[in-house]
Amino acid sequence: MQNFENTDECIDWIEEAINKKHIKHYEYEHFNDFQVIGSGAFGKVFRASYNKAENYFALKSFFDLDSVTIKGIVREIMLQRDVDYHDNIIRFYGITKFVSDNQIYQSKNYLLVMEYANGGTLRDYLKKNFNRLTWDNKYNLAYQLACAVSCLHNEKIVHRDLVIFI
Ligand SMILES: Nc1ncnc2c1ncn2[C@@H]1O[C@H](COP(=O)(O)OP(=O)(O)OP(=O)(O)O)[C@@H](O)[C@H]1O
Repeated sequence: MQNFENTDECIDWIEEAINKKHIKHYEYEHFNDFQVIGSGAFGKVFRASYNKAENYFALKSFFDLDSVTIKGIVREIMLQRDVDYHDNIIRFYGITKFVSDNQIYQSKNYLLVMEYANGGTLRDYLKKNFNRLTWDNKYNLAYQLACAVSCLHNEKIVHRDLVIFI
């Protein structure tokens, strides 16, 4: 995987990918109906719709565009693109960006536009439904999980922090 020395190189990489249309850019202003659905180490995750369409996207935001975060964003985009063909892995659709004005300076930030998993986490699903599941259902869930991990390993990716949505 490409290694970047500094923040500007990462931003240039993202901007070039957008300009050359290697990554789809979504207009931030066209998203509406925002709702927070989760929070990770790097930022909040929102559910939102685009251009008033009925389906939702998950928007992964970042608290701060510091050098660690921006490298993390580029890394995540590269990894997502490598595995974007697999049915058991959340789709990466593109990126959106916004510029916030706080009178003293302008700051830019990016959000990843992802498939929205409307079933919640596997952990929550199992909590609610475990007693109703047949062995076939359980086997199916385990099989899909193993297929997703196997896809990562085929692409030489080690997840290290598995969180599963269904
Ligand atoms: N595509 C998605 N669809 C639905 N909910 C999501 C999606 N992505 C993330 N979430 C929700 O947002 C939470 C945070 O996700 P995120 O990917 O930022 O962090 P994480 O991988 O769970 O944690 P960390 O950033 O600490 O590694 C998840 O636990 C989940 O509840």
